[in-house]
Amino acid sequence: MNKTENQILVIFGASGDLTARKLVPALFNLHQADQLPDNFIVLGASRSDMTDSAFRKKVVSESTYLKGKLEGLSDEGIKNFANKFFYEDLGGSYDTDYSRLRKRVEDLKNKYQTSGNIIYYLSTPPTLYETIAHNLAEAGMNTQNNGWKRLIVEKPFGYSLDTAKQLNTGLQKFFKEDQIYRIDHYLGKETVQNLLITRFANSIFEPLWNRNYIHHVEITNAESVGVEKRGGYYDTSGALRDMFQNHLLQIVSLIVMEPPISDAPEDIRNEKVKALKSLRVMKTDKELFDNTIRAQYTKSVIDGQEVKGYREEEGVNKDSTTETFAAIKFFVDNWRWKDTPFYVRTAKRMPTKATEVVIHFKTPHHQIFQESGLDSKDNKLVIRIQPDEGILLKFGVKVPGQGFKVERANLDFYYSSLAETHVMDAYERLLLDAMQGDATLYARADEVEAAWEFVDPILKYWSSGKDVRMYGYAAGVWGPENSHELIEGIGEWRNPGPNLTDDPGFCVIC
Ligand SMILES: NC(=O)C1=CN([C@@H]2O[C@H](COP(=O)(O)OP(=O)(O)OC[C@H]3O[C@@H](n4cnc5c(N)ncnc54)[C@H](OP(=O)(O)O)[C@@H]3O)[C@@H](O)[C@H]2O)C=CC1
Ligand SMILES: O=C1O[C@H](COP(=O)(O)O)[C@@H](O)[C@H](O)[C@H]1O
Repeated sequence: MNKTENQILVIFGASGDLTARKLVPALFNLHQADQLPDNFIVLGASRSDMTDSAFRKKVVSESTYLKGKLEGLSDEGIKNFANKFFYEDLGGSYDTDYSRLRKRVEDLKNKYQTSGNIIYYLSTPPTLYETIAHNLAEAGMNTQNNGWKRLIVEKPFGYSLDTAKQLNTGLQKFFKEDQIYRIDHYLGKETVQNLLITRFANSIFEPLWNRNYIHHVEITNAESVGVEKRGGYYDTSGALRDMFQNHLLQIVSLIVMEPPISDAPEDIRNEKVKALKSLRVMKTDKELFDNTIRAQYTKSVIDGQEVKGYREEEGVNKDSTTETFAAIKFFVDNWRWKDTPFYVRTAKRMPTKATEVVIHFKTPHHQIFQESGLDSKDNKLVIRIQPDEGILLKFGVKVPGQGFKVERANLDFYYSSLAETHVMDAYERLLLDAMQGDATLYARADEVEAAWEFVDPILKYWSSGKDVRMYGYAAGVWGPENSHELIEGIGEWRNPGPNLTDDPGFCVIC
């Protein structure tokens, strides 16, 4: 593990939602776990006019998560944390001369002996990323002659392949690639990282991890919430950009990749890029029609409460064609995965919140126990990303008694059973990694572009008007009925329950 050196964290857009909901709680946990460096401060930078003390008040009062935690702390303890926060307003615009900001950073550095190590966290609308990088460089704040400088960039990394490339080129004009940390909070999840351990630290799974033994791979990312207060943003994004291009393709890359030669960041990232480049890009309208499905949730009643349809949500266009459900079938063109179908779906307003990867194994090639009633659906490895994180292996066992009747059985592991271990929140883990200069769990430019190469044709096809299918599904069900068409002949979608071992349903309207 690298050492966490003294440093300053400068957050651009510090008056916003992400800072309050994710960054401050992550910093608080690191503070409580004594994992922040001895000399460490946070400098918020935004257009809003605020004093240090107003920012500190905001920091401790805005996060509902923090409130619960702060209740157990003395005033001294709260102050101890809050006093690490400072604020500098940028004079009304991010596109301005940063010499005042530079002076403030210098003063704080000298006063608090933080050294010249600085992380710049871009938590503003993405249209400002390049502007901020440019202005930091103009003010000489990107130079590394008196301490390292790192730039953390929030998603979305572009809106399409072209804009992602433009963003990468734009940022790389001012910061070297090894200074740029593109955050994808799914990579900060323990269960996502555990995909590497499951595959490469055990000898029992990897020999089976290929087309010879795996029938198909299924990933479900279900959220029970709708678009909440982010309708304006979501309507310009949609499920494919919001979840699939980044988080879910990151998971796919960890399932598909070849073993890296070591756990060094570049060895792992090189293999992930190769994996993403091997996804078969859909080219023809027929392929795109046959292998993609999109839908929007419509109004419904859930647990006796009326729930708005997507087009009625605040900030959403009344005629919106933005998808809140996306299901994609694809193949991976390489030696390991030839002809093995992958099914990935993501959606808002589903019956439960659950993300899981299901590896469906093939039926034994010679069926000896004809009357077992078991088939290809019965050997599965379920890797539960969240919630009730864990792993479930489903297999057949003999029913005691005469003959050879086979019954389904489970072997399970729950993260909650590691009671002694504090499972870090994703942002907590990722922030600490960036502070220590470990980019393993951050996305590299070519990785992001490879993901866009795959997604771009789907988005273009959907917006071309050639595929007029935009299904509806009542909020609170497992997506549109037609989504089974994608997986028909191969199996059925496995609809996860709130808990790992809940027996899932396979129907859509349930
Ligand atoms: N919130 C979340 O859960 C997630 C957010 N992200 C990404 O993180 C970044 C920040 O998100 P979030 O904090 O939610 O965003 P907010 O809309 O809350 O904006 C953050 C801050 O950016 C500043 N800002 C500058 N120009 C504008 C503008 N034109 N419109 C709105 N705000 C502006 C504002 O501060 P001021 O006016 O003081 O300058 C605002 O407080 C975005 O890129 C988002 O995509 C990624 C994943 C999840
Ligand atoms: O990045 C995003 O992720 C959240 C889901 O994150 P999770 O950790 O709760 O699974 C999603 O709600 C949001 O729309 C998206 O922007």
